[in-house]
Amino acid sequence: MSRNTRVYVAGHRGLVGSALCRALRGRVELVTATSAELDLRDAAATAAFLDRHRPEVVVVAAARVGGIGANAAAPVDFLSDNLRIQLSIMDAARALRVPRLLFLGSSCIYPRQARLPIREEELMTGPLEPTNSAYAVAKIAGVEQVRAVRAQHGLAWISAMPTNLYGPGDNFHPTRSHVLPALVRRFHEAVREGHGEVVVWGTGAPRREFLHSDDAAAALVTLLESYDDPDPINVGTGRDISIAGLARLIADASGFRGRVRFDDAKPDGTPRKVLDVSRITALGWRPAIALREGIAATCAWYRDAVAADLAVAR
Ligand SMILES: NC(=O)C1=CN([C@@H]2O[C@H](COP(=O)(O)OP(=O)(O)OC[C@H]3O[C@@H](n4cnc5c(N)ncnc54)[C@H](OP(=O)(O)O)[C@@H]3O)[C@@H](O)[C@H]2O)C=CC1
Ligand SMILES: C[C@H]1O[C@H](OP(=O)(O)OP(=O)(O)OC[C@H]2O[C@@H](n3cnc4c(=O)[nH]c(N)nc43)[C@H](O)[C@@H]2O)[C@@H](O)[C@@H](O)C1=O
Repeated sequence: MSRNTRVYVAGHRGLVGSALCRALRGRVELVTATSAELDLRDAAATAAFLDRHRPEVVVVAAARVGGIGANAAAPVDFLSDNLRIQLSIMDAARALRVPRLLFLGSSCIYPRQARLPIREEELMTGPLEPTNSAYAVAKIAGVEQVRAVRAQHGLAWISAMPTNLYGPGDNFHPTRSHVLPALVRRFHEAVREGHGEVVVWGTGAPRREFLHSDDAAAALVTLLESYDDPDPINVGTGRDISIAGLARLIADASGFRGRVRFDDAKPDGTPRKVLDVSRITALGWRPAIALREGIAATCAWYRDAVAADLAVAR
């Protein structure tokens, strides 16, 4: 990629899209549109947009995204919106023979009982995690569309499987967010309002892997520059932590000194998710932001965003 390369980052205001724009700004010609300017579920409008801008690279970082609560509340929306968004973009890009496209799957689309750490070969080898199976099926369709376009049209499209991501510009909605931003918000509000207790969903026993969005963006740039294979490639740290341990880290970073109560009436989801990242580290990428450091920076970003009355929830 060079300064004259037109790169369309679909979803440029999101957690991943905004981090990727930070990483690429000044290095390429960025093409962007908000969902108000271009609803990517509209195939005709999407085709007209790509025809007008003729990007050489497309990154599909636009999607309906949310945590375990959001997926349980609206599975049809997660299936339908994500199928429509990715089909609109990839059908239009294929018709224009866009040479390079990066589709984003997710670690949560691996089978619930995948062998750990999860290798890319585990995809579609067993039953999905029920709490996000509709979303996962949409994502699997996207991964397969990339594979099919490579085989049928010979375009150098690729797909990545990021682990749980966090960082500035995340969705901090109280119930539709992922665990890390949800707890950053909840502990921040408990300190601000003097609450003595914070509720964490589930048992606290599940384990998750967390990668900062700036590290994820660097990984996506590495993939755009040096990965050309039909198989999806994992993007993660290879290290996991329990939800209870994560809550302690966020409580410490927020200055919360009260009690943490686990609400086991809420679902735990997949018992453990941690990726095998040997393929992407073989390309020379490694995560640089330690979880404790990333949480402290995210808490500071959230405090500043709330103080500046910025929108922090989607
Ligand atoms: N967050 C995570 O932990 C992980 C995310 N991923 C994947 O990474 C990608 C990005 O996720 P993330 O950055 O967290 O998501 P966010 O929710 O932070 O951002 C999603 C973006 O998609 C855009 N968007 C949503 N619907 C539409 C639509 N109908 N038309 C146009 N734009 C739309 C939004 O645009 P606008 O702001 O203009 O409304 C928003 O900027 C997704 O594919 C997700 O599955 C994969 C693994 C983990
Ligand atoms: C990222 C990837 O993976 C996502 O799945 P997930 O990892 O299960 O998502 P999650 O972050 O919502 O939950 C992680 C764990 O954390 C616990 N938990 C505690 N307290 C809160 C809480 O307050 N909110 C949430 N959301 N979870 C909580 C929660 O009970 C669960 O045990 C997909 O939705 C999908 O989006 C996807 O692509």
